[in-house]
Amino acid sequence: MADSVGVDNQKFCLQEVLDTFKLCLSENKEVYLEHYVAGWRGLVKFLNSLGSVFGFISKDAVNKIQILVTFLNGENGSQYVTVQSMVKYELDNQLVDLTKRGSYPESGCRTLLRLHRALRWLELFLERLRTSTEDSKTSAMCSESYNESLAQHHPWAIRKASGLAFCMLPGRPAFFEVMNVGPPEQVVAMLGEALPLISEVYQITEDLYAQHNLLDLP
Ligand SMILES: CCCCCCCCCCCCC/C=C/[C@@H](O)[C@H](COP(=O)(O)O)NC(=O)CCCCCCCCCCCCCCC
Repeated sequence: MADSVGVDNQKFCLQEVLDTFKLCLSENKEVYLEHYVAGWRGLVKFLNSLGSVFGFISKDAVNKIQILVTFLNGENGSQYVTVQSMVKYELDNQLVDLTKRGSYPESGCRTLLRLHRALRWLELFLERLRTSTEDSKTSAMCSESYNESLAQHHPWAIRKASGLAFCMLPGRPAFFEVMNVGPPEQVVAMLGEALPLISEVYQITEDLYAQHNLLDLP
């Protein structure tokens, strides 16, 4: 039936999500917040399709995405076009809690930092997926990537809950299937294309935050 074909055609495809990160960089290498947030939205959709055990993770990501979208659509939205302009605006106007949580517990800067750290996890995880073999375990790749990145910023209870959730990840073949990119060789090729872009977005943000001493925002 034409209808069901139409629905099938719109099946979630990870390639489109990773492509969003291509749109993130402006000509002079600034990071567009709108596309950054759109990239995360797509990733969360993917995560949701893996099952409800990941709900506590996607809930937090959605919450952070929402905070940033509210800034983007708010009266000072024009200051939030790029991550660079957001950092400048919030710092110039003392809108960031720099050492301990106070009047601005949900600044754009600290909210984006949480997603930025998660982007490092994504980079490590996708690189492991890309170089994995048929019998590699997604749960192991995921937890190794997590331990090298996000875990260092998470308290024990969250590390524990995350570890339990990772055990519920589908195996590599099923995981590749959900990505809906095509046969494994195609997944590997797609990851090879997407990763340099994700790394670049990550590195530009990392350098910007380091330059302004923002890497430890509470
Ligand atoms: C595919 C498996 C997905 C595993 C996801 C790995 C990341 C694990 C993150 C666990 C977060 C637990 C929830 C709570 C976290 C917050 O406490 C904590 C700190 O925030 P706070 O300072 O406001 O308290 N939040 C965060 O660190 C931000 C976490 C954002 C996680 C976004 C994860 C999206 C995952 C998308 C998966 C896409 C996979 C694509 C692979 C082909």
